[in-house]
Amino acid sequence: MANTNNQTSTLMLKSAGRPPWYTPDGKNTPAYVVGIAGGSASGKTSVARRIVESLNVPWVVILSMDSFYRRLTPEESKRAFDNNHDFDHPSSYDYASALQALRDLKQGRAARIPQYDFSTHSPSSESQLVYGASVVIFEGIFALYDPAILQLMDVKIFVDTDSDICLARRIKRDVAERGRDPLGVLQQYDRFVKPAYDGFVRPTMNNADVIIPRGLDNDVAIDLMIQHIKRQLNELSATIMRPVLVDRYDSRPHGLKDTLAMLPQSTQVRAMQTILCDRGTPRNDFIFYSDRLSRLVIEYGLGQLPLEQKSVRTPTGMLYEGREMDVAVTGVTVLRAGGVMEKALRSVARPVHYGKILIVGDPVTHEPRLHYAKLPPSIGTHQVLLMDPTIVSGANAMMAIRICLDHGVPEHCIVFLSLLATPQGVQAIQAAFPSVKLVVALLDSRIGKDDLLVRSGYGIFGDRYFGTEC
Ligand SMILES: Nc1ncnc2c1ncn2[C@@H]1O[C@H](COP(=O)(O)OP(=O)(O)O)[C@@H](O)[C@H]1O
Ligand SMILES: Nc1ccn([C@@H]2O[C@H](COP(=O)(O)O)[C@@H](O)[C@H]2O)c(=O)n1
Repeated sequence: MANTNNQTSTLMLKSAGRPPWYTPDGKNTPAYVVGIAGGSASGKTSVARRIVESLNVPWVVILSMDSFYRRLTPEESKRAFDNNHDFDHPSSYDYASALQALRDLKQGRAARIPQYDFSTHSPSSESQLVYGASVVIFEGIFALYDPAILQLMDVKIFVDTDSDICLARRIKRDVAERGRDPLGVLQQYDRFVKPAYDGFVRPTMNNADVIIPRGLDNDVAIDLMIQHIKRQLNELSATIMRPVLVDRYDSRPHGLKDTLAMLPQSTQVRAMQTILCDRGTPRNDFIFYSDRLSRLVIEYGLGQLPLEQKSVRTPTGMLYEGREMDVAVTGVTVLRAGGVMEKALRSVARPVHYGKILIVGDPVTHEPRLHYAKLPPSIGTHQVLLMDPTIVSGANAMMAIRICLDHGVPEHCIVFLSLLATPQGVQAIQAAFPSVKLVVALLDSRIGKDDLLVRSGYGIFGDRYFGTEC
């Protein structure tokens, strides 16, 4: 998780990608939304950061209301540079954009968040794509003001700090971080900040569930809040994540829907699978047959893509009524093992665009964490081949699919290609994403309860292929 902001722009913590918390019937569970309001420099951001640190989970987003300041007219902008613009009136914010961003994040979708530059009093030219999170903290002086935004919140906090302390902190912070001079801060405070706090901000305390007097200094209140949020997250994890990983062990292949296409089980395919499943297979052979099987799966996957009619003139002068693939295709590999299949895609298809997603499972909980995603900007108009050699619980695959959807790819334009899958994982994916097509070479339902490896499978595919076995 990285704080990507410079001193004068708005704070944003990036989510490491939301774990695919889908119910067994495929419904997405909403993120837990915390609202934190309070006066300027009362400690809202500091309390939000303390909560994030204590939760110690990677999928928390802090969304600052500063990102949603309205763009000023040239006249307003001139006044702002003379400390004569009222940034503390409720009308200073674009609540509709804030609401949309919060709605998207609450539903587990990504949101594009504008960045605000305090030194120019305007949104900067950059914006940030923030992936869905399990906890979203929305903080700002008017965080508890807009009725529609309040409706999205699971818990509402008001930080109540003495106004003299707030003023002293604000002078220090605005000079050090926001490019202001002390006299200007005082003028703005007397003219706008204090009256707006009394008239508009303080009354929103009535909308709060919890009031934290003294902000960050109030360890007891903050700890109680953190315990409360942790309990909510644990309940989610216990009731939703576990059934996908554990309780579906006895699922049967006949429960699978026809968005799954099995690679035809020819004798050659069976022979290749036998070599890959054999623990005694030397690495060179493992690489050779993985590459060969990958090419077959890719060819079969390409066969799922739409084709247009095309007539060509043959060398003998006859008309041949054929087909052509008239769509852009992006191959997205789920690293590291998916790289094996990219090699196969490069060898059978062109021209193709490429993207990469790095997801690493937590060693204890096996929950996936997104570390990196690099996809072509135009991917939303492409057919996408998502590639990962193994699907076990389906959690990594669901996160990878979610990222593609977040980048604008329609669900029906995604084909997920895999060499080995469990019916449990396939079912979980099908329940959450009914229009995603899957192409798989081998199905096996026996999963090791501790290591989450498919029993008759290939072992840790990447380790065997890249020679990184211990
Ligand atoms: N309890 C505290 N003790 C000392 N300094 C604090 C405390 N809480 C916040 N600050 C400092 O005060 C300034 C404003 O705090 P911040 O959390 O950014 O407030 P807000 O988000 O409400 O504007 C920051 O420089 C922060 O480091
Ligand atoms: N261009 C701007 C925009 C806003 N402000 C002040 O920021 C305060 C809100 O931010 P906090 O982190 O303190 O909650 C608000 O009181 C505005 O006066 C500004 O000075 N310049």
